[in-house]
Amino acid sequence: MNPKIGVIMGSTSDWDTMKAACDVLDELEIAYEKKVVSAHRTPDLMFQYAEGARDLGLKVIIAGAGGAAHLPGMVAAKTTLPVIGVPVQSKALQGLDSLLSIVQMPGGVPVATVAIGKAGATNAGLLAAQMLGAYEPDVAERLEARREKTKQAVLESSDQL
Ligand SMILES: Nc1c(C(=O)O)ncn1[C@@H]1O[C@H](COP(=O)(O)O)[C@@H](O)[C@H]1O
Repeated sequence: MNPKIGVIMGSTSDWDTMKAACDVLDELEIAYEKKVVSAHRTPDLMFQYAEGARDLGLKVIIAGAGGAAHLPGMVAAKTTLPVIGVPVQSKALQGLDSLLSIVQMPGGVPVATVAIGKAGATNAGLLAAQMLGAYEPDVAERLEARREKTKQAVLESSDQL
């Protein structure tokens, strides 16, 4: 199956976080590809990736980075595909640096920014799936089923309180 979602990250050290996005895509049976691409360390590859993403058949890009997290914004600058930014928790500033670097985009070049860390990465996977689900009914159905499971788990936990 051709990948529909591109999951990219600035370093392999981001994988522990970004795996949460991939886990959701696996669960929802959505084809994706994952790669390390860095605006700072591999700028030419980053341009090439962003410019070629649509022709590859990708519909959404999830980009995670930590610290001076320029990757999501720079990718968004080079494609009109939706880009979801995941702020990876940094050691020095606990991810506040990553969050602000990703969320404070100038007008005209949006990045849909999720929360810091693994919970944010999980939501990034879900948001990407919901974007696909807007026009792919089978994906929408799997998302509905997941929501139902979450609801049941909350109701059960309440009963056990
Ligand atoms: N923020 C960026 C970018 C980028 O934005 O292009 N490239 C790498 N990095 C980040 O540097 C951190 C430390 O990376 P290393 O662990 O490889 O030193 C990672 O969180 C990565 O996302």
